[in-house]
Amino acid sequence: MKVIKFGGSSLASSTQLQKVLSIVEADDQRKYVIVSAPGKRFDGDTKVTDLLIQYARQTIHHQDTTAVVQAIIERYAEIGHGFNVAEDQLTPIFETIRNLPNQTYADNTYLMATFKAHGERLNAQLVAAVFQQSGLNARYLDPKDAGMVVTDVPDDAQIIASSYDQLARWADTDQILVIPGFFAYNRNGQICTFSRGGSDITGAIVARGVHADLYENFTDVDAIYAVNPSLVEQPAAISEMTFREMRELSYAGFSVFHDEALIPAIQGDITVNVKNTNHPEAPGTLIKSTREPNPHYPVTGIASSSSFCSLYLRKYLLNKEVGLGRKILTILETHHISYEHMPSGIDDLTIIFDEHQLTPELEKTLVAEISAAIHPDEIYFTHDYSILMLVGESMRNRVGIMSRAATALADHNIKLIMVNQGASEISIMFGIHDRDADQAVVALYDEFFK
Ligand SMILES: Nc1ncnc2c1ncn2[C@@H]1O[C@H](COP(=O)(O)OP(=O)(O)O)[C@@H](O)[C@H]1O
Ligand SMILES: N[C@@H](CC(=O)OP(=O)(O)O)C(=O)O
Repeated sequence: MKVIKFGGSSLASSTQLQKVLSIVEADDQRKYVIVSAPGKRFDGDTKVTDLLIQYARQTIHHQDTTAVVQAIIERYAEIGHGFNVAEDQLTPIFETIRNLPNQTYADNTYLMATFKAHGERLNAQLVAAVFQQSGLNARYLDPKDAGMVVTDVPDDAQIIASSYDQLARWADTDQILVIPGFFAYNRNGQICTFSRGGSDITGAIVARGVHADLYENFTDVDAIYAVNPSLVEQPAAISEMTFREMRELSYAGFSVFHDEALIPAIQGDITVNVKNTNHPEAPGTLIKSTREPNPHYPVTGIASSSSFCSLYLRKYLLNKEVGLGRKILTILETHHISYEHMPSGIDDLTIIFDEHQLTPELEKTLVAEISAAIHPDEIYFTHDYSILMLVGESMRNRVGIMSRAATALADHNIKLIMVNQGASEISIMFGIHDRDADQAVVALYDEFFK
């Protein structure tokens, strides 16, 4: 049995949904179909999830929502009318959209989560209706009925492990189950979403739960490429990569597959096949536990992400001060802040954060509290911070990779703020300025792939 997930680009219009239908019809092993909300139809278009976020904000601020409601309804109407779905099946979808503000929410974070989740929820209902009327034995399955329970974090939930036993009850289904991605319910029955792009996570959770033979993840590219294809024309396609390689690359910007989606796949040892809805005959990329080393290419992929910021701290004899790390980490914990990395020198320490967690006020508070606790000689936040990753299982046994990478970056006058090698055997991490990020990826690509 296969779990098959279609991203927003694959479900953006009735034309795209026709391709999805053909893909599901082509293989009777494709029993669990995870769907995203309708995505962008063209460059500059707006995803339904982003329209719903706008709708939620306008609702919270008591603004006029007529235009955004109309825009959301039109997206579902185009898909429904494209398949001649009966009006009595479309009307409840439109009514649900209109009535979202009339439900009761514990607070605005749950309101936002519920609005966002309806992109997927209503699309899965519509896709199930289209499948049924096309003659498939299909039905909608809500995450609640599937048994998916998540932690109580409205916009960044994590699956609770007992969900896997509940999901196992759906193994060996005769029907095609159309399941919305991106959200599930907390223990109180409230909707919580995964982080953005989180339908990939739902697919991986379902695949692990039902012990799928394969998790097919359909998107709009023929393969995962060695670098983001918007930076290099026709980059090398990766035919096979390991879970660890993909996890490190998606963490650092390979948005094609969510980094958190790798965890259920690793735990269930489910091979992931990233494929193209517009070109389903292309083999795509396999992500699995092991792969054959490629002696010609020690590097598998290169990625960069600018969603980081850093807190720099200097204090003489920092290395001798007992309890300093604990004091800083306690302050972060008090404010529910996690950190990504913490490279240190003799008298210096840099703490790298996901910058989405911070606000200007929170930064001021952290600087004030850390200053009061450890009296640094210097302390400041920097937002001009990107992480650049060079990833490859075959780097493990090779000498000279670091020197080639550093030389390639130096040749392009790219300043290294931080280097982290050794923590992971299969990657080298560089801290660089945001403005250098794209050029750095291209420089490393030219060095290792041309
Ligand atoms: N290394 C990469 N290989 C392939 N695609 C990448 C890579 N890095 C970023 N992408 C981007 O990821 C996009 C697909 O992911 P996403 O937009 O989330 O699709 P979907 O809507 O199908 O979920 C591609 O169109 C491409 O622009
Ligand atoms: N629709 C959600 C979840 C998702 O996974 O979407 P997509 O498959 O289009 O990346 C989002 O935009 O975040």
